[in-house]
Parts: sequence; C-alpha cells; structure tokens
Amino acid sequence: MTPKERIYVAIDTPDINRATKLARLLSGEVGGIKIGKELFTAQGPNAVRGAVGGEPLFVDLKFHDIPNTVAGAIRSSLHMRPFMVNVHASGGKAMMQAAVEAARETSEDLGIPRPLVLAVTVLTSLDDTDLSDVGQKGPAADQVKRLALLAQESGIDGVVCSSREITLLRETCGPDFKLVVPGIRPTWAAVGDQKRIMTPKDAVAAGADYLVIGRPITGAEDPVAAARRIVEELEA
Ligand SMILES: O=C(O)c1cc(=O)[nH]c(=O)n1[C@@H]1O[C@H](COP(=O)(O)O)[C@@H](O)[C@H]1O
Repeated sequence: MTPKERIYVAIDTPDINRATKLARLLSGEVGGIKIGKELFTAQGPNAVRGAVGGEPLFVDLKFHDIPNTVAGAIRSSLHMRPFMVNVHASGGKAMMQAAVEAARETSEDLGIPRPLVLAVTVLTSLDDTDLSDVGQKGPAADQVKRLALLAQESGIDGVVCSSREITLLRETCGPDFKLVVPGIRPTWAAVGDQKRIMTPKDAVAAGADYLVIGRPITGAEDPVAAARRIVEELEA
C-alpha cells in the first residue's frame, strides 16, 4: 500500500456542497473519504455516495445497539457501497458477529465486495480518567486490548484504535488484523478535542494500516496542500 492509500480524510460537515467540494478537491490526493454522523444525519445515504463520487468510502456510523438492530443498520449502510463500516466493540460479541454476518450476506445479495467491518475500541478523545468516570476498567490500553481480542474472536476484520495502542495490538492480534487510526496530528496541526494522538509518520511506523485525518486537512486554508504535506512526510 502506498502512503497516500493509507489516508482516509474525515469530511465532517452538514453541508453537502462543502462535502462535495472537499471530496472532489481531495480525490486522488488521499486513499479514500470517511463520512460520519454529521453529514449522514443531515443529508442521508444517497447524498453521501453522490458527494464522495467513486472514491473508496469509510462509512463511520459507529453502530452500538442490540444485534438485530445493528445487523439491519449494517445491511442498510451497504447501499452506500462502503469499503469500511464500523460498530462499537463494547456492543458485545453477539452484536459484532451479527454485524459481520449481515455484511457478508448483504454484499453477496448486492453482488459487491464485502466491506471491512471494524470495531471501535476506546475513542481517541478519552483518556484513563474519562474511562474511570464511565466505570470502564482502564488504563485505556488494557481496555483497547480486551475489546480488540473480543472483536477478533467475533470475526471482525480490525479495529479503530488510537496510535498509542498500535504496537500492543500488532503483537496481540497479528499482522492481518486491520488497525485504523484516528487522532492523527501532524506537528503543525492543532490538537483540538483529541487526547491519544500521534503524528502520521509515527503511526505508520508503529504499524497502522489506515490513518483517519480530518481537521488537519479539511480545516487547513489549502486542504490539498495539507494532504500533500502529510503524504510527503509519510514518504520522507
Ligand atoms: O471511528 C472513527 O473514525 C473515530 C474513532 C475515534 O476513536 N476517534 C475519532 O476521532 N474518530 C473519527 O475520526 C475523525 C477524526 O477527525 P479529526 O480529529 O478532525 O482528525 C472524526 O471524524 C471522528 O469521528
């Protein structure tokens, strides 16, 4: 995989014109586009695919519900022809198994490649204190490992984790388990609400498969120049 192919740019806006413009501008500059709750909730599935054009799409809706409902949501999301979809690992084993099975069945029915089904472990905006506030047993790395192993047992293709856990998960889950990593901050970008962060180059060196990068690119005065700068840093 080339450095460019590893980058999924997170387009978080409710505005379809801005999303379409960013996706067109960045087409060919990155590996794919990630669309999440903000655009999806405002504009719906048809608009999402329309905005993204033919680029590989990560549909990041982080489903977290009972198995039957998550399976149905995964089935519905496949009409956007995603390359990756995700659920929360904390939804449990039966829920993750139902998500994988729904993706398999529906992609067969639609005659499309099965998307990678990923599980979100511990959000990159949470640290050890936040985890203990919600009664989860930290430190964050331990909880990420626990959830990643459960996801792997459930037939999930990989996890969304922070850069801080990449090395641990590579050792624990092996070379083929996909590690998709948000909370990526080049040295020249603002941190914002992210807590467990790393630079793009360090994250790839640690073993990340895909990097999810939003505001450092989309919030830049020149998003194409920012994307190119990140690609150059990865290639250096
Ligand atoms: O699943 C995700 O993509 C995700 C998981 C996570 O733990 N942290 C996280 O930031 N994300 C998403 O990754 C993107 C990060 O965007 P920036 O912080 O702007 O780079 C956002 O769209 C988040 O919704």
